[in-house]
Amino acid sequence: MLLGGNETTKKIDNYAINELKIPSIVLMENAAISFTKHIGKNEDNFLIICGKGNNGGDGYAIARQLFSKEKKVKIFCISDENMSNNCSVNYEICKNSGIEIFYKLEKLDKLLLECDVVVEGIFGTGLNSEIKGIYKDIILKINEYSKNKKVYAIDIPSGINGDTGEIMGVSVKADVTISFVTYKKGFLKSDIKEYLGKVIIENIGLNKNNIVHIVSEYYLTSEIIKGFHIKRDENSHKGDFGKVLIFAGSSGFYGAGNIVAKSCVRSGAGLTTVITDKNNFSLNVFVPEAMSFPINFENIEENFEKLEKEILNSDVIAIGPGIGKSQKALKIFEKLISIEKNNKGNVIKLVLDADALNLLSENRELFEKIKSRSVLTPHLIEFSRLSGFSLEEINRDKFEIAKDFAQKYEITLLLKGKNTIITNGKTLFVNSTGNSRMANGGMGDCLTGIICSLAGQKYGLVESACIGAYLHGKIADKLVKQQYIVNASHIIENISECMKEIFEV
Ligand SMILES: NC(=O)C1=CN([C@@H]2O[C@H](COP(=O)(O)OP(=O)(O)OC[C@H]3O[C@@H](n4cnc5c(N)ncnc54)[C@H](OP(=O)(O)O)[C@@H]3O)[C@@H](O)[C@H]2O)[C@H](O)CC1
Ligand SMILES: [K+]
Repeated sequence: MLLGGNETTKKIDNYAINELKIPSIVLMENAAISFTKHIGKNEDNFLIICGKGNNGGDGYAIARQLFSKEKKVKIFCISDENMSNNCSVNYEICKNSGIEIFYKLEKLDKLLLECDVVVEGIFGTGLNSEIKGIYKDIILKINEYSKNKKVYAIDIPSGINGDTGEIMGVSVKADVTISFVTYKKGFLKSDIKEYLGKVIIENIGLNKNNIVHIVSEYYLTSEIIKGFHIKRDENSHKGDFGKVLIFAGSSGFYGAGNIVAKSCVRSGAGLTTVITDKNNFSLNVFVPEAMSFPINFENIEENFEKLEKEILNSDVIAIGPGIGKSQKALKIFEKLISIEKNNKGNVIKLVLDADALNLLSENRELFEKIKSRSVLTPHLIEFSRLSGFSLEEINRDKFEIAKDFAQKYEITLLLKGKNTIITNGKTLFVNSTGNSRMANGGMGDCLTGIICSLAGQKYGLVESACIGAYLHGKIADKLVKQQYIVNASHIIENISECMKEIFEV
């Protein structure tokens, strides 16, 4: 699903009108037809409330569409002065068609009381300042009377800023928001769900390929994820699904390594090997499918000759969870990223998380070694250390800072948080799955395991990160329907079933 703000919407509009030569009134008609498709068969007795811009124009066009289907329709016109051209055209048609139009605010209470469904087209992407006066009164009245009615918002609930999600003084609380072409960036704001209701994105008659050059940001949906799927060849063997080497866990933190390994195995990697202390026996018990590469931490260099062979035999290396920030951990990290290509001559992909990111922040010359082949998966604090931006700065301008960072260091960034972002500096995806019940230790390790596994199965870095984030959150969203808290172990046991669902069902 395309993701866009008010400016993107205007660009798409202009392109459709000026380059594709679609008259703007046709776009409005298409928007109205698409919108009306979602009106329930049994819904009747509509009040359409229209402003004077194109959002109001959509309202008049929707009124006509419903009227043509023999629905009972009344219109409340907020202003018949200074209407946009297309608003004026549709207003005139409504008038000429005999649809009842009301103008006086004193009438609004009765109209709201008597109708069963409200469709509001007061403001959309053109809202440009705080709402006051008569507009505020009307919006408050809609909310007051809407308790037993269904409220549809056209494009954006009037009062929500399409770019930021900020409530501009007051806003309509919709049951359903039917928005056009793009999922608005403002909808990502977490505390406006009660204003948006159910969100549906509709087409206005444009083929996605015609406008894709205008948009570089996407809201990750199941369709996008399905589009990334690489079918498993029936004649393949385990070597085709990736040899993944994992450096995770250390004394006191062996669980981290075990979780990464188990997630990796469950997500379908061909062969999984974990570099771990020679005294750690928990791996074999927790993940019998994984192999261990024992390391003598007393004398790091002693292991390097064998380790080099292991690196050359790998397709992907995941580094970070639970390794600590010791000099020994740094030395192994440096060794693991020192070889760019494996025995087959393929670039060895890297997935870097947790302490690998902290070590990277403190040893910035290592960025050179990881470029063009890495996914970095920081949470906000780790990203703040990596990028040098404060949390406030990141939160204010997350998309741009994330893109610039990915571009500068030539990496794929997966920035965790509410609305996890994945970007390679050019394209940006915002994850649509996940919930607060999964905010507990081990979750990040589990995500790392899924991503490195997918990278081993020949998915690109961006695709691995997108599928990983989506799958991880999707499993948690399903589990919270029957349980209160979701832990990494719960996710791990559901990976395979959910992969089948998102790829094959
Ligand atoms: N490509 C598409 O997605 C299409 C979208 N369509 C619809 O068009 C609207 C956007 O229409 P636009 O005319 O640009 O803007 P609005 O209708 O949202 O609002 C503009 C009018 O509102 C006035 N305004 C703005 N803020 C305030 C305020 N705080 N208080 C009072 N009035 C305000 C503004 O007046 P100005 O004097 O400030 O200019 C305008 O009169 C989009 O959301 C879709 O619904 C098309 O139908 C098809 C293509
Ligand atoms: K609206």
